Amino acid sequence: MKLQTNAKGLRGTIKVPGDKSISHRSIMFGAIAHGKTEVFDILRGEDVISTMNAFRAMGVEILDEEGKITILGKGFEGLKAPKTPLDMGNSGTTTRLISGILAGLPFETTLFGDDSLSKRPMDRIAQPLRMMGAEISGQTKRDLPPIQIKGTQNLHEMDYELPVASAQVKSALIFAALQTDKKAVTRIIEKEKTRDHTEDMLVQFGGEIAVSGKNILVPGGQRLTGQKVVVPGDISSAAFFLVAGLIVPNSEIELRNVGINETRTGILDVIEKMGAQVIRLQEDRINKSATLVVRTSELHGCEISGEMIPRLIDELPIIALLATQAKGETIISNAEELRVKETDRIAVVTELLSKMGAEITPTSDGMIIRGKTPLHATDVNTFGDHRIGMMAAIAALLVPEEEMNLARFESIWTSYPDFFSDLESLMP
Ligand SMILES: O=C(O)C1=C[C@@H](OP(=O)(O)O)[C@@H](O)[C@H](O)C1
Ligand SMILES: C=C(OP(=O)(O)O)C(=O)O
Repeated sequence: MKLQTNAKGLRGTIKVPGDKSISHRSIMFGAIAHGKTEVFDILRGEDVISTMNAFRAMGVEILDEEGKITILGKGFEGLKAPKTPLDMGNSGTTTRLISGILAGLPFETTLFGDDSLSKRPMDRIAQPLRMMGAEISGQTKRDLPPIQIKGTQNLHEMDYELPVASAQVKSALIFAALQTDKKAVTRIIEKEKTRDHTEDMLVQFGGEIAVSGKNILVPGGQRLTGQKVVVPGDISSAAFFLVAGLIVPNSEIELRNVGINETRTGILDVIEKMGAQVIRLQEDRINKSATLVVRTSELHGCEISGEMIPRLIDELPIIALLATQAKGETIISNAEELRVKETDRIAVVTELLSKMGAEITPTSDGMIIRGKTPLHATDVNTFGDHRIGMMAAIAALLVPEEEMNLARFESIWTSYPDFFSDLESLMP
């Protein structure tokens, strides 16, 4: 596809699509709860559709109307063995979270996905779920998909310290812990604090969980009740337009309905550290959302590491582009998790931005970027990774040439089906 280049100023307002993490979880909680769950503003991206289809294949009734989906949950016990293997598509979140649910169900299921998913390690969930009593087998030592999960109704509690900072692993273990015995309590200790949408939603569905810093206690034998969920916009999708607004000359962009849960707002902290401002309007504390406004700004490099990383992990490709337009050095470290996302995002970001003229050096756990550098057009590829594709489309806005093409652009539909029409709406 031909990308828009040489942008002269982006102006306007975008309503950001629903948060992907919250959308997945709303379907899962709706399916394991009893009664009706109504979800408003859910993301209709391919990853979330993979989650919906998986639960439909397990006998859950999910009605899809304009603006709302309704899930008729019958509890964990209402989930039936699917007749065929479940297709997880490109979605790591679907695969890992559903595994925690399947671990406690009395049947065997196979999970498989696309080429990218088939390279993503599932040992991080397989090992602790085996410790709780499930039988799981995957490919190679890293339990790559396809994986087989044979659940048990005798899951037992455990104390588990996460070896990686991962909300997906934490969430899988919370779903498994809910299915242990009534008197059991599972203790999960996080390596770093990660997104806490599962914990929030568990409480919303009438469940019990005790969180104290990185320590989490989950009692077993819980019964959840269907709820009404309003999904805020995805800050990880908003990130592309936050960056566009900061680096394209003469821009001012307003992003409505952006989720600002503290565990997700690392990118806002980075923008401030780089010397620019994100204005927050109409903050809604219950729904944890706000309208964000950015304008073209002078930026300087900064350091991004430690506890901040899980709070912006999916934004690092677009933050790397931002850093190419900031004066001085930006050092990203402790982000080795980028190597096991939809692509090896350290390798792919470095390759793509270097080809466009950026000064960027990969390290084992991050990148060092020196700015500010002009970028030039070159044909690029998403490598099947939505976030790489959207980053490339924003980078193209800065190049002076007329022609720049993006191959495999369809991968963007996994998290942001309206990305190009939203971008178009900001053009003069
Ligand atoms: O729990 C979630 O919804 C997610 C957690 C993160 O993955 P990890 O748990 O692997 O860090 C993130 O990268 C992913 O896009 C969504
Ligand atoms: C890593 C991501 O998603 P997942 O792990 O669900 O594939 C992402 O959306 O950037």
